[in-house]
Amino acid sequence: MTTPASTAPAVELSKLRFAYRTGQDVLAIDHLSIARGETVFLHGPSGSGKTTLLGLLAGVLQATAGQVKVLGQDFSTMSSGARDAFRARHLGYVFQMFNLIPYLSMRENILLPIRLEAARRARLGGRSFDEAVRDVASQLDIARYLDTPIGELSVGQQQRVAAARALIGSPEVVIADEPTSALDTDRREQFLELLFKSCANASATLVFVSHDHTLMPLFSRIVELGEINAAAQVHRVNTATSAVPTAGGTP
Ligand SMILES: Nc1ncnc2c1ncn2[C@@H]1O[C@H](COP(=O)(O)OP(=O)(O)OP(=O)(O)O)[C@@H](O)[C@H]1O
Repeated sequence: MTTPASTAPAVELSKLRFAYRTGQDVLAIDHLSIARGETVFLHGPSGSGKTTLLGLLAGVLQATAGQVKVLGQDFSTMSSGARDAFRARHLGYVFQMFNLIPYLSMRENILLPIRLEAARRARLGGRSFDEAVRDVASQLDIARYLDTPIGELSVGQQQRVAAARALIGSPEVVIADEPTSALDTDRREQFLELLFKSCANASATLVFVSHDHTLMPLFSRIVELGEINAAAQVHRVNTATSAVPTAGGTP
């Protein structure tokens, strides 16, 4: 596995096209660069391709054409196994489907990334596994359920387990798809505070999808996916733009 170049942008898309079915592009982004440490709010109408884009950034989906580079690694040149390994090492992600392992306890689910990846273990800063799990679980207010099987947790609790698993071992890029949708207001604020603090401490880049526009001011950058000039296109085309100045990178 190659080591990502530390100077490369967190994300670089170039002439990206993606179609689930041949000839029916759901994403067309000519260029998008996200610098290290940026916190990006990705929005757009339902069906505009936000979840699809996150899947491409996580290496779960592969571009139909063009380039997806994450931390300087070009996913188009990597096998799906290599992308899986890269994701485990460098990315934390909370998807709409939490992808938790139902027969494991909360503790074991949260521990997975650091059990699997030396690079994530190395970022625990000398804490034991138990200390690291307790820290992140306490901040998300789920520490008392650490030994509970996932199947016995509420949806909001499961969402916080998925977040804890994404953040443990301080990945360089955090990808979150509607991560607060099942949380009440207090828990949502707690969750966002932890998310932003974890990303800032690790100088991590955050790409966050939500329909909740009240969250926008928290982010250093807004990227919008939407239909442009639909009448002139054979298929729907989306564009990506920066609507606010960025904290640390090029818009
Ligand atoms: N697995 C799939 N197979 C075929 N088409 C799909 C698949 N997943 C999504 N699509 C289509 O791709 C387009 C983009 O979907 P996507 O889920 O990325 O949009 P979104 O912006 O995240 O939507 P929402 O805000 O409703 O979650 C939609 O037209 C959707 O119907």
